[in-house]
Amino acid sequence: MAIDQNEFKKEQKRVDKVVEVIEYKENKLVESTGGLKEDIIDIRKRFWEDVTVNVDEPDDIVESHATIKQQAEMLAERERSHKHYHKELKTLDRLKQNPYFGRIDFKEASEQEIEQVYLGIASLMDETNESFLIYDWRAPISSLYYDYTPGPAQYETPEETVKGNMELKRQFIIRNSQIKSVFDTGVTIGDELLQEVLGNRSDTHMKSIVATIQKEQNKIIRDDSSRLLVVQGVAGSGKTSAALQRVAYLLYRYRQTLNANNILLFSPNPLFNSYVASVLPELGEENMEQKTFQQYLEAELSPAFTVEDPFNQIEYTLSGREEEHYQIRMASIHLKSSLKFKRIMDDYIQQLGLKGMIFRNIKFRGKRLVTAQAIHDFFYSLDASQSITFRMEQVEAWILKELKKFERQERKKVWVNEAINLLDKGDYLEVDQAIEAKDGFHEDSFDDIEQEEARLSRLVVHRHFKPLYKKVKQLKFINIQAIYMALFKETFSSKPRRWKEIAQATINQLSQHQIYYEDATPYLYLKGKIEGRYQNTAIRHVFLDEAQDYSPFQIALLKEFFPKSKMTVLGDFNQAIYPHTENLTDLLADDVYDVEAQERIVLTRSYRSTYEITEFTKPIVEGNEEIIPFNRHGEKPTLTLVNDELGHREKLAKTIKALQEKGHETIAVICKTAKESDAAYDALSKAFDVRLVTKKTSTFEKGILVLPSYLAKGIEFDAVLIYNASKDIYTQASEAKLLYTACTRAMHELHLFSIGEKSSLLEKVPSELYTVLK
Ligand SMILES: Nc1ncnc2c1ncn2[C@@H]1O[C@H](COP(=O)(O)OP(=O)(O)OP(=O)(O)O)[C@@H](O)[C@H]1O
Repeated sequence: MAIDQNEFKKEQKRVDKVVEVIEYKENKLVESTGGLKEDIIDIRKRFWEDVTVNVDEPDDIVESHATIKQQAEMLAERERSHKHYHKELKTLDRLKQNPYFGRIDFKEASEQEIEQVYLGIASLMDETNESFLIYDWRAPISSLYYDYTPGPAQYETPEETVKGNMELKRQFIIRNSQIKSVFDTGVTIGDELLQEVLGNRSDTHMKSIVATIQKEQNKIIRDDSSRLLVVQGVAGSGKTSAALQRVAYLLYRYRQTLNANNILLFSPNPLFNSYVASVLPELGEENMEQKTFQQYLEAELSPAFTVEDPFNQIEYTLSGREEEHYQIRMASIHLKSSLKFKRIMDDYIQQLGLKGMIFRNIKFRGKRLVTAQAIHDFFYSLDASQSITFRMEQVEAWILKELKKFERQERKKVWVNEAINLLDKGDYLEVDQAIEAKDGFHEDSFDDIEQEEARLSRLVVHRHFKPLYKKVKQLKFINIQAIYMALFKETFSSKPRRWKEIAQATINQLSQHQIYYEDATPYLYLKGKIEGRYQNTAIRHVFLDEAQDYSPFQIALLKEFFPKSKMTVLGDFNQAIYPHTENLTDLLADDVYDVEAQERIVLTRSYRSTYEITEFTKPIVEGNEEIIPFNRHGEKPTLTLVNDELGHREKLAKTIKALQEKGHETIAVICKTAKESDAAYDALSKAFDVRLVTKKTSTFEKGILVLPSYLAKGIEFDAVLIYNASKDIYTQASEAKLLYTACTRAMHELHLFSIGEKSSLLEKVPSELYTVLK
């Protein structure tokens, strides 16, 4: 409901006043920090002038060290302040353009007065710092805006529940300090504003949704108590958006104890990283750490192994059907992704506590100093009731002690003398200084020369032993690879399907220092359980987007590796495109968390696509009946049937041109596989400026993109063209989710093409939901 002219003027006046305050604050900030930048430059410039470095005497060294430290601390402190002021200025600047987006008038039950609460991306106090002109959208009172319509309402503070009545709820669109529109709203966040936001062109960067967060999304964002928060949300329901605003919320709510480095988001592909990168900075927050699961695996397993990536795995799944070992590989993927395999692994690990651990010989200059057998015997001589990792610590200490003994013996060897002759002047100086420091200086004394020789040999031998100690401390004496491979030589009472063939294939692959994607997780799990050094306690919140693409074993691994972390798991079973995926409930079946510590939220409203596109995509996969399309209308999707390649190319070109003329800026030609993408790129690049997206692409740019379906995950485009939805391409029922995922990337227009007959997966879509073109 639009407001009257008088009221409008009043609101604009208030905006003007707020802008004045912002400018006043900006000026004050600039004044008080004016010299800060110059200060920093000056300190940096004169850093070495202001410290006196003197290394002549030990005392001088200590003093020099102290002055350098002092100077560095001063610089760091100034830089911190500078960063802080800079951030504050940036926030003020953002507020000046768009001070707030909402207002609620709230009368607390126990108060007489009605409080006007204006909501923006950050809070702002008046000149005297006494009252709030703008409340941060994350403040406790702000949740009223997202959760209620006018009438009785309440919100939670850390201390209590505040009850009262909401008298008014108003929305604003303010640009460049001018109110563009303002309306009072009865329904939760009014559809007008959403219509306006969603009707815009898509961008290469996701935007924040703070002005229009929906009630059910707000529940996800503000969940403070769950150890595990699971969100099953249909395509385009705002899972990623909610996750990112939740990060911003957590950073605000726990700002004293939590920072962006304590939060880790697992994202589906590198392109997605770039797509979501600007949401948090837009909200004045730093980005959390972001990784793909693959990057995580590689950090742990390379360089020992070349780790296959999931895109390679899926490409094989989709196009390797003709290959000889296809069925074995599929069985292997299913097995190794399952919790059943985790149980097999757990039994195996238990057994390793009693027998079967494999170690490496520790060699020095070609000679075995501690044999694998000796380590084995020592390990199993320890109390078997103690955990494996505890015993490994004792083994490590024992080996280090043994090596120390060998180190001492080694000093008398001939090679040491030879090595001493090769030492440089600095080494001699080091040894002399050490003798001096210990005994004082006796020039020409006989004893000194002997001492020097002894020290030199000690130095030489120690240097040679150092890398050995390092490896022992890294537990490299445990042969994890052999232990993992040995599992595949085991026989089981209830043998998994095709076990012998799977086992053979696994051993072959690992022997070449390559590890399949499906093996990386169980391998890392085993490594972690034996070495016990895998846990990351710095990370306090893990976000798992596109969680349906993780196997149950992968999720179990993450829980194990991030024991101190809360988890937010967001997914859509209908977009599960990997061969190993199961539904979210099964995924989390092996839960380590108490039921009370879990929250499950279901999102059924879809915001991304037009009503017509959502209605079209719904029937492609089963069980989609509950999806509620957002009431934003556009043209019906089209299906263009062509007879041959030439016709295909012509029609594609015509459609792309028409889309460009309409002003669509992100146009995606989505193919099933990378192989098909290459062909599409060849076909289109002569006529258009096209960009081929591969698994290595990490930036998202406007224009025409050609990409395989699995790399489009989590992203959206103005228009989507499905390159070839024919029965020859989408052949299997299992590929319905892939097609569904691809189609649901479209915001405004969706066009499918088919060379020859359309895929049977489209049979389920009623013909009145799309237009057939020939
Ligand atoms: N409350 C909201 N206000 C405005 N826009 C919203 C809101 N919720 C979602 N959207 C928009 O809907 C689109 C889809 O959101 P998002 O990508 O977060 O959904 P998703 O559930 O992660 O999708 P998918 O699983 O299909 O990748 C985005 O453009 C997002 O900005």
